[in-house]
Amino acid sequence: MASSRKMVEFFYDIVSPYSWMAFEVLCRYKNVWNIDLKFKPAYLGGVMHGSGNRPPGMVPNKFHYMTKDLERVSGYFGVPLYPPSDVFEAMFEKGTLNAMRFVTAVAEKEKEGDVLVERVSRELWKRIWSTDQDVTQPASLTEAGLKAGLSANEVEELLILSKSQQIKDKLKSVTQEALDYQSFGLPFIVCHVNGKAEVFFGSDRFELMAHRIGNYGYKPDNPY
Ligand SMILES: N[C@@H](CCC(=O)N[C@@H](CS)C(=O)NCC(=O)O)C(=O)O
Repeated sequence: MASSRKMVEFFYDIVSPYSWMAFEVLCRYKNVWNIDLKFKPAYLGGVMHGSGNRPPGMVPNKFHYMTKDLERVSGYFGVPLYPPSDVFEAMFEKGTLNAMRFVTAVAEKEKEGDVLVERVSRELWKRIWSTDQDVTQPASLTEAGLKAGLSANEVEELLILSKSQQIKDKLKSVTQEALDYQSFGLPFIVCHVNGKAEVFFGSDRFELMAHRIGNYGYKPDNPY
């Protein structure tokens, strides 16, 4: 008998604080909603470029709104989000290309299963969006990997893999997949319902998403 589990693809970049919110909600709810959740590490810079969009943080009024809004959503979702001391430097100058290549390498290495991708992504989000720590240097990625439960040897191997053409191409192709679904930002969630892909942008569409995938009863809870 064909499985009734719906497949949900989650496109994200750890540069995006709203993606962190959506990630935690999906991790909490994947069993409640009985979904087959697929992590799709992507690159927000590429999504912006490919869609002709520009980061909302570049528009001063949006930046002001987002700063206040993120404080609210952090409390609402129960995720300990504290913006880095220099948001522009962290998001736009330093960026997350190396970090997302590292996550892509973890995903490639893990293949079936996604426990490590989940843990490594969370550790990286905590660094950039909670404890104001670097995510660009090999030592930073190593620390996140070790905290996520990888061994020192595994991290070393993944750091090498993350610099390979194979991984660079993989991150590009996943970013392109999001663009093919007409993404213009992240988080971008693609629900496969009755053979059709239905897309949602943001961490504020879960009631609607739960309604469309036929699972009711969404309310955020707090594991922290
Ligand atoms: N309303 C959404 C906002 C999500 C959002 O602003 N995402 C940013 C990255 S953190 C983005 O890609 N924005 C593109 C846009 O707003 O056009 C939410 O609450 O999650």
